[in-house]
Amino acid sequence: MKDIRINISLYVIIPVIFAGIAILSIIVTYNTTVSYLSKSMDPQRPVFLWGTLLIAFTLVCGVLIVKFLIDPVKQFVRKTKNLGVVKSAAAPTDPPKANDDMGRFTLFFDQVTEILSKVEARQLFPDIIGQSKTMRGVFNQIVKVAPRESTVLITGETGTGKELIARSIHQHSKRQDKPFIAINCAAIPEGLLESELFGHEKGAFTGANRKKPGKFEMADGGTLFLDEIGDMPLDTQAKVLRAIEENAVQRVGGLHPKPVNVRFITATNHDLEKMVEAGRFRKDLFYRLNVFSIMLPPLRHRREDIPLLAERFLHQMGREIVISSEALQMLMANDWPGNVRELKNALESAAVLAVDDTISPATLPISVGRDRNSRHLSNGREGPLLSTIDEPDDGADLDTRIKNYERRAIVNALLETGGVQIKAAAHLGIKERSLWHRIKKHSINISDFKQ
Ligand SMILES: Nc1ncnc2c1ncn2[C@@H]1O[C@H](COP(=O)(O)OP(=O)(O)OP(=O)(O)O)[C@@H](O)[C@H]1O
Repeated sequence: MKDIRINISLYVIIPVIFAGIAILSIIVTYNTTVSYLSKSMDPQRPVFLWGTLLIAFTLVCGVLIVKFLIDPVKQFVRKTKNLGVVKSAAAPTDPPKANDDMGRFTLFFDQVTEILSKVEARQLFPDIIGQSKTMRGVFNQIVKVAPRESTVLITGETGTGKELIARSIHQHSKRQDKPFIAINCAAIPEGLLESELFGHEKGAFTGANRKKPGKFEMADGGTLFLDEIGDMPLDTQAKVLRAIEENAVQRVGGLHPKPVNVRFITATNHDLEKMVEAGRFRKDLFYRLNVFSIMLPPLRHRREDIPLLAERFLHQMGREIVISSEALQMLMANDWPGNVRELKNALESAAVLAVDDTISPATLPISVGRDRNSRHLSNGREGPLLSTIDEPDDGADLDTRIKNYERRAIVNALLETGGVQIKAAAHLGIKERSLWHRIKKHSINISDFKQ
């Protein structure tokens, strides 16, 4: 027999039950009063009795309904609390409190929603580490904008992961099977930028021995990522604007424009609005690019992501390396002007120095937490170990400091020479044999430096 189910909303059932009880009370009271009065009897007592009965009935109904509604919720909460993912979610040190069931459920549901959104972010964006609220906001923005064709402007300090985000937008877009072409506008000499972007014909300028397609053409059908757009010269900005508006590019020395179908993602660590005000960036291009903007927060504004990032970077090194809790605390306290890139570099060099495969405060670069004044020296692009190494190790005795100094100096020399021992020895002003002994003494793994 066919299973017939009637779906009636609780929004209807519950009000109907209580309205029914109210109507029943009126009918019973009315009938009792009329019947007793017609017999010239006092209706007070029977009406009171019926009323008490109906109140008890309403109470029972109310309790049953609440039980019917709350029991599954309680069951859900009990089962969910036993799930590993919920248990392992860090419990806040001072958890918010609620005095009643509904308040407690609401708090729990909020917690579950937060855990689910973290799990979703991990699945959707496996390459991007970040579970802070701000990073989850960024993930939401990516999910929204990726499938659309809108131009995206990503802003944020150096090393915050702008290129990573741009790639992720491409990977989640309809153009994912087409090329993603990136060009760093700041890294290319002014005279070459236009030919890099638009390509050139043979003989267009001295040295143009053969024709070459530009990045626009290479990105046809896919995504073109213009990194450091704020560093683009004004003349080139005008040409890029024309190319974007006409969906066509003309190679340097070419006669006819060539149609291209490109989605643009741009990034900058400059304040483009200020640059527009100062006349250093074209207003029309700014509005054309700033259709959807994503602001990447600096690492110091999302310190809770640091342990996860550290874990990922150490894992990527392919060695079993752990980090002591003191060292982790120092990482979390640092301001990271070079952001994630600087953190990554710091961990790479600390891993080289690690004793017994453990990163301790002594193996972290000087710039991390110990020498606030030298922070401005590090722009995050160079290895942090290449900064000053003559700082004392807080609290360590002289022998340990000398040992640490020696180890750092050797590691620096090996880093600078790509692990070529004869060159590193010359850098340090010692014999190659002496360097070899010291490398053994400090258990430095020379293969870590080979390029
Ligand atoms: N959230 C993140 N998760 C994992 N790795 C990250 C994250 N953010 C940045 N990185 C890593 O940090 C490095 C710098 O990232 P990226 O080049 O994307 O930064 P950027 O903001 O484009 O820097 P710049 O402005 O200097 O070009 C890369 O190695 C990248 O993989």
